[in-house]
Amino acid sequence: MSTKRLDELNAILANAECLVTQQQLNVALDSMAEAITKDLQDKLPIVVCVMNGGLLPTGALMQRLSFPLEIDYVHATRYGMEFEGDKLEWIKFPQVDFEGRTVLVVDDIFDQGHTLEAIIHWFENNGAKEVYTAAVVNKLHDRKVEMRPDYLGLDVEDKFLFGYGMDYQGFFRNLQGIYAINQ
Ligand SMILES: O=P(O)(O)OC[C@H]1O[C@H](OP(=O)(O)OP(=O)(O)O)[C@H](O)[C@@H]1O
Ligand code: HPA
Repeated sequence: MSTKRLDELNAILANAECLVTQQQLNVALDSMAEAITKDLQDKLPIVVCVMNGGLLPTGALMQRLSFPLEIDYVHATRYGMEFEGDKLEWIKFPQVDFEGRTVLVVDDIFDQGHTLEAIIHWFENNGAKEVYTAAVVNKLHDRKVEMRPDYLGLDVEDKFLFGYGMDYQGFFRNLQGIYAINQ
């Protein structure tokens, strides 16, 4: 990839506004983990990471949960490399047998909610006993589906975000903070 691309990406980050710091993320994750522990510690849940965005949040929550659980992942995407889209494409289904089990689905962001809603329905229709959902960020706007995740970290304004799981054109999922693009 060209140095022009690297320069462009570095400029995006340099000009971006940090909306959520690492410290704020840690506080939110601590309280999500506390609520999850209270509800699920006796249920032997399967924690399902929604790739790719759920990778960092799932890892961070796992570090804070100390009761017996299993881990799996699904890969389902609405957006691909685009900013908009309403079709959920399944790339990978779970492997652990979740028949009759409690499932906790973890994602980075609850934006319009189509992704988590479709994943909940899929698990319910395929035999899960109950399905909980968690997302670190709740984007504030009125274009949402009706359901709400059981565990939400932080409300964030209605801007295109990147960092902590969320990508800008495939990059920056690795950042330990959440940023909005300043055009
Ligand atoms: O609430 P929604 O409006 O459905 O949007 C949220 C979803 O969008 C992003 O995933 P994306 O489909 O971009 O795939 P990715 O995780 O690989 O980035 C994000 O990780 C959530 O899964
Ligand atoms: N940024 C990155 N990915 C996303 C967003 C966002 O604001 N909303 C849904 N997926």
